[in-house]
Amino acid sequence: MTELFKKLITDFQERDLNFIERDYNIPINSKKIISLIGVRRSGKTYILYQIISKLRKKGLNRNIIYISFEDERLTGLSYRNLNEIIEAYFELFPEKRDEKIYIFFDEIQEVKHWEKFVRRIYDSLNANIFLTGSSSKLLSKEIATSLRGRTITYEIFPLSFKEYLKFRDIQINLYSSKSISFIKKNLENYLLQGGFPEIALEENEDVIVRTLRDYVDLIVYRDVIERYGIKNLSLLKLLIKYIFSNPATLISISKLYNDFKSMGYKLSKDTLFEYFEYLSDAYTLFTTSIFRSSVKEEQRNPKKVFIIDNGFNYIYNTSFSPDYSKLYENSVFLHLRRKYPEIYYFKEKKEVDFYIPAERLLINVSYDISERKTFQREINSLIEGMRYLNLKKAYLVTSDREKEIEIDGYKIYIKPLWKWLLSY
Ligand SMILES: Nc1ncnc2c1ncn2[C@@H]1O[C@H](COP(=O)(O)OP(=O)(O)OP(=O)(O)O)[C@@H](O)[C@H]1O
Repeated sequence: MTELFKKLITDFQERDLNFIERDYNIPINSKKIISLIGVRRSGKTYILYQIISKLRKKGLNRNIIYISFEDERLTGLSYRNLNEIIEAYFELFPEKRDEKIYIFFDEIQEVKHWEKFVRRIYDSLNANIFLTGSSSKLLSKEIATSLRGRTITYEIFPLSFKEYLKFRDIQINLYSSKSISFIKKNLENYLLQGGFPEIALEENEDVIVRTLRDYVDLIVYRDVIERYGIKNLSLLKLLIKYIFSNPATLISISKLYNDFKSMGYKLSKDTLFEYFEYLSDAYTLFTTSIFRSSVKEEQRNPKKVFIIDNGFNYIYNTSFSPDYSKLYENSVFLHLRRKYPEIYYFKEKKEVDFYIPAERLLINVSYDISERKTFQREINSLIEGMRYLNLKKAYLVTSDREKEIEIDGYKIYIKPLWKWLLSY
């Protein structure tokens, strides 16, 4: 094994790394272990490349160990073999024993009990350690036990709209009509096809659809079926289809259970709940609860489900025209979720789409407010929310209107989605 590790370490040090810089500012010299987690293909490995190239610029290329545990030459590796990585490195570079080294373990979750090894090297070597993985639970559970207090976790999402424009070489100049028209045109693609990096870089419609389908298969087989030994594949597929074709929708597991049962599926409520959790663990979906002071009440109410990327709706949506209001809402959710782990919806009499207690931020999203009735409904629910939550301002994100209005001392900022995504 040591010989193979020597080859892997050397080959990587000699490799050119080409990437487009993302908007993640990950410290390269933190005292803590840095873990990057997120859905498959969201760009975790490339963010490692971004960090590595910063180190290379500082002349530290030889201090780097990068191992991807998805490499098929490493299948079946036990954590006992992991020590050989370090041995291999110091055999190659004995002069580095007294220097700081930088260790990158990509898709570490492939190795059982990896955390014991990582803990050992963290405690014994002068090393900065970076890990990636595509399961929130597998990584965080181990981190919470063996590596408690020793790590910082960054969640990696597919591209933000700003990053998406960068990937597509679109200049952002809010004074230029030409730039704005490109931005709006690209928003349409972003809303429909989503923000996976490879999708942003691809123009061919057929390739985009095939790639997104491959992603879903990859997640379903590697991160759900294999990981959890799923038996009822047809139920899992039905659930995925349901969730991906209905983003930003209130879902009650009991209702779903009854619906699926009446379609002739054999299932238990517990199984359905478990599958839902597995999909959430693989970062394919998120939920928001109603904002309440008691957790019990939060749980009594249905949850609103959002999906990791609009592209997954693109391949599951069978209706003739896209449901822009759902796609708008899902994009706003993802944008907020990048910044805030805790997001709720608000409801007294009327519903408000998002409330973020940490920022006291209240937001409604409505694709089309051209009809007076719709506009009034959105405004009224925001005002009810502001009254209840004791706020003075709120936001309404829509397709093309921009305005500030004030009613009874309550301020509402109306913003077009493209601008909100870029400015907020
Ligand atoms: N910053 C970037 N610049 C250019 N291309 C990128 C970038 N990030 C991602 N990509 C493209 O997206 C693909 C997936 O990215 P990457 O392998 O980093 O994802 P990942 O999250 O590590 O995936 P997995 O969990 O499946 O290993 C890359 O092969 C590359 O084509």
